Amino acid sequence: MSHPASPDDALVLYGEHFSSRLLLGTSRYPSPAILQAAVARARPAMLTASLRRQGAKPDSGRGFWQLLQQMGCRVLPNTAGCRSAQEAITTAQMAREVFATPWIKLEVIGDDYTLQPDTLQLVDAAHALVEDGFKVLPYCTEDLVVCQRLVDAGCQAVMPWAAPIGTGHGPVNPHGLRLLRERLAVPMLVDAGLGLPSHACQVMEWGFDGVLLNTAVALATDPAQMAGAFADAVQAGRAAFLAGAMQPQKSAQASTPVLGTPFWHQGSGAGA
Ligand SMILES: CC(=O)[C@@H](O)[C@H](O)COP(=O)(O)O
Repeated sequence: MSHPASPDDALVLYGEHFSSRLLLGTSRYPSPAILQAAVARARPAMLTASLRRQGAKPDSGRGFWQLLQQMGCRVLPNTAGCRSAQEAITTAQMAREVFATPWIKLEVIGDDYTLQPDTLQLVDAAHALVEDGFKVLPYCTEDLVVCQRLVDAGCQAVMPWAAPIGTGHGPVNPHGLRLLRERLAVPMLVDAGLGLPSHACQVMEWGFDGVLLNTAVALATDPAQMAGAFADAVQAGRAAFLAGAMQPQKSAQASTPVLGTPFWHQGSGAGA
C-alpha cells in the first residue's frame, strides 16, 4: 500500500503495541503453503489457532504448531467449539500450556445454527480467566451492555461480531456497531462475518481498532492476494478514520472552483 499508517499509530492491547491491526485465522486454507503465503502477504498482528486443532497431547498437531512458529507471528489460541464457561476455561488453561502464552481469544458458542456467542457464559468465563492472569480477547455480539460487562470483568478489549462466523455478510447491524463504538472507549476489534475488504475498511472508518477474520481469506480463489487486499483495506480504513470524514450533506454542494476562487468559503458561488 502506498500510504501505510504511521508507525506511532500502533494497536495497543493489554499495554502491548502491534504494528498491524489485522488478526488472521488459520483454518480452512487449501494447504499449509497457501496459509503461509497468506500470512506473508497480510503480516497480521496475531494468528489465531484452535487448541482442538492443535490437540491436547504433546505430539498431536506438532506439524501445525511448527508451521505457526516458522511464520514468526504471535499466536492467539482460541476456545473455538466451547459451549460452556467451564469448558472454555479448561480449554484456555490447556492452550496456555500448549502455546506458552497468556493470550486467549475467548469463544463460548450459545447457538449451533448461528454460532452466536453465549454472552452470559462468556462474561462468567472472562471473569474467571482474567482473575487467572489471562489476556482475554472475548468474541461477543455488538450488545453494548454485554461489552460493558466484559470490560467490568477485566477485559481490556472486546471483539464484537459483524455477522455470524463464516457467512461473509459484513456488518449486519451497522447502527449497533457504530453506537457501541461511540459508547465504549476500550479497544474493539470486529471479529467474524467479514466477507470483503470493503467490510473491513468500513468498520475501520467507523473507528474500530482492528479486525479478526478467517474465512474470507481462506476460501478466496487466491488467499494470498485476498490477505493482501484485507491488509490494505484495514490500513485505508484506519487512515480515513484518523483523517476525519466529511459530514454527508442533504443537498448538492458545488465542488469545482471557478477562476479566482480556488478555496471554498461561505457564499463563494463556486461552480459545479
Ligand atoms: C478463526 C476464528 O477465530 C473465527 O472463529 C473467527 O471468528 C473468524 O470468523 P470468519 O471466519 O467469519 O472471518
